[in-house]
Amino acid sequence: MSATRERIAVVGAGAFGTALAAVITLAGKSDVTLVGRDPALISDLKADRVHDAALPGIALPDALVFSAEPEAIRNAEIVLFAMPSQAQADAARHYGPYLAEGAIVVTCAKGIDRVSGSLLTDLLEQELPDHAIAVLSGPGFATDIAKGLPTAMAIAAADIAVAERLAQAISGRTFRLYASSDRIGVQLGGALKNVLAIACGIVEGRGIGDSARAALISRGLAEMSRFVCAKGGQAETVRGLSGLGDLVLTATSHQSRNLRFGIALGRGEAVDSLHGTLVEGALAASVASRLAEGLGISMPITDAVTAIIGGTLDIPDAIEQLMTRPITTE
Ligand SMILES: NC(=O)C1=CN([C@@H]2O[C@H](COP(=O)(O)OP(=O)(O)OC[C@H]3O[C@@H](n4cnc5c(N)ncnc54)[C@H](OP(=O)(O)O)[C@@H]3O)[C@@H](O)[C@H]2O)C=CC1
Ligand SMILES: O=C(CO)COP(=O)(O)O
Repeated sequence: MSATRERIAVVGAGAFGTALAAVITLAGKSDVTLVGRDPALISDLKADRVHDAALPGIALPDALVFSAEPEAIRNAEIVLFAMPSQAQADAARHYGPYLAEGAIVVTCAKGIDRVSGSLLTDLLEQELPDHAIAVLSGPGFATDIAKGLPTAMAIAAADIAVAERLAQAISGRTFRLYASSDRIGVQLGGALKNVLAIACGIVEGRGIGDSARAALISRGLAEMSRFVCAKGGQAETVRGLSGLGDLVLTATSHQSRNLRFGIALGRGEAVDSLHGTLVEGALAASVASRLAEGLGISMPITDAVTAIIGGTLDIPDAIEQLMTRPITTE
């Protein structure tokens, strides 16, 4: 006997939302609708089944439904929010009234809300108190996912049974989710690795060497662990897909916008040189530094990225500061 089909809506027709909608459709277990806010884009997607701007040349599955109407999420049991982190609150307010009773909302963004300093799951819980809120995060570029290359990520909900149901519904032959109950660890891995990827980009753009990159990855992971544990998450999660896995991917692959942004900084190019591309780490750095200060934990790499982006520290001084901190144990 086959399991009941889930109805899934993915809101946010950018690179990640479109890739997720495509791969979940291809898994064949659910009826999937991709909901975008730009009617012209949605009409092009219906006509061409290719997202030229976000995923050029990748054919989207025939069974994937597109809609520009918020009404389209009404029947969905699972709703993925795939817009940037700073748009999650707005999206909750806009789409919230259309959610079905009992619908689970999954944030797919990697960031921290800059206005409130809240974790995205806390923010969504506040905006949508009648819905279970989950988070999907981990190593995977939208293009790789949409092309059907093997990818694994984590999905976390407060109730592990909910996370397991989501992992079953969303996983397929090329996209594999691991269930977790550590929403804090999973989402902070995604938010903080972007800041560390910028640091690695600076090292690359400045030509400081691969040894420095390895040091940043490993000391960055220590920062991430301190922050996650101080916020109530688990160190074990940091060592998993959403922490170490995503940090290694983003800190080493030129597909990463955060790494490319850091490279541009390291080369002394203008910080707007990515022409409006989303760089979540540039938004998360200062809020992470602020929160870390409040928590009384040390985040020297994150602080250095914050100061470099803010124009209060130049790169040679940042390196000097990081290298001359008091000698300590690992
Ligand atoms: N790209 C990737 O490889 C991955 C991305 N992510 C994460 O996913 C999130 C989105 O990234 P990505 O898809 O790459 O970004 P894109 O810039 O490609 O797309 C963002 C999309 O969100 C839409 N959007 C913005 N604000 C709202 C809103 N208020 N309501 C509804 N839709 C909105 C945008 O619409 P419009 O064009 O109309 O502005 C756009 O379609 C980020 O947090 C990112 O870190 C996670 C894993 C992989
Ligand atoms: O999070 C990502 C891959 O896991 C995408 O990284 P960028 O946002 O740096 O492109």
